Amino acid sequence: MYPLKRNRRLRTNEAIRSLVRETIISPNDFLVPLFVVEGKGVKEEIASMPNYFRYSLDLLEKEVKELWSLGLKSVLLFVKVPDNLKDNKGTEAINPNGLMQRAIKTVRNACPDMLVMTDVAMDPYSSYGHDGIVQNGLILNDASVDVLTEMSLSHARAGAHFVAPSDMMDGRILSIREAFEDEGFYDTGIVSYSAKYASAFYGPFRDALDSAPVDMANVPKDKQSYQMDPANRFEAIRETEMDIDEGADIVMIKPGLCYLDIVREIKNAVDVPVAVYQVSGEYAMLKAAAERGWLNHDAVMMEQITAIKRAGADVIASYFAKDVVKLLN
Ligand SMILES: NCC(=O)CCC(=O)O
Ligand SMILES: [Mg+2]
Repeated sequence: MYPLKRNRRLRTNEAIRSLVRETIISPNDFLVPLFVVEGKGVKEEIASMPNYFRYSLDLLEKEVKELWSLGLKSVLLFVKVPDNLKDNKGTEAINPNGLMQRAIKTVRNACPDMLVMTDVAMDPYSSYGHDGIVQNGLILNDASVDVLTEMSLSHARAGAHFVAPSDMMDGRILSIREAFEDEGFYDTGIVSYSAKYASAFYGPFRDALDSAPVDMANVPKDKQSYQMDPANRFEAIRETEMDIDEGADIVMIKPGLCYLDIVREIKNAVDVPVAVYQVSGEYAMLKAAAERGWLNHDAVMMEQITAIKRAGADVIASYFAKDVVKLLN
């Protein structure tokens, strides 16, 4: 006659709902991506990422102090490199006095307990906008790994706690780990972008850093020869297990929302922390819809972050980190 079980009993009021809630969001979940530019007093809004900015080093200092005061304790640094410093080999990436190297020191000095992670990738430094050296229309793997390894060492020397190679070249985790051990950087960790898909959701990010592949003869037009095919699932597990074997401390899946099935599978398959990058296009979509009054910004933001964590993310890299934490407070 009556339902045997009344599941609604556990949803009666906020007290019982919060008592049985399975997924709780806290500032500890987040890794905050930060974009850095040359100059002084610069805080430029990124056109396709409303309310997200590029900072010069002086204002970066202010920003990280604010993040720290909000309980956000980890940052992931990206730099926008002037065109005249770009080439095919990422030469500027290993300049010990380059913008990234100075940014690392700036954050370490401004906020000594902040965890500093760095993007290791050639695209912001590449005149062709690729994550590897271009030769005859192809992306060279091993020569690019050599550059990424030098770049990682340079970040470690500048004081990075973790490097985050986001390039998807084969074998780079082992190469970086070995170089760190050889130079005595035993405690410098690696967050590997293990399953990074060739996604169209990265568009706004490429505006932020001016790092999109250029349209030129003999330069690949997209990143499909190194980033993963969105159609593939088993390959993500294989990529991730290989990176763990090579020495990755944390593995990352990217983008977020469209790939939460992959996040859950990887979470079930591995025993290291799993990070998810909720990327620029995911941020831009919600900002745009909210600006038009089509979606409730804060409610959708929390639903998305909760879904990412529920899927298995131990760490969430998100442009919403500050918005979320302010809302929680
Ligand atoms: N290597 C970092 C990224 O590619 C970020 C992409 C995004 O936020 O769209
Ligand atoms: Mg790989």
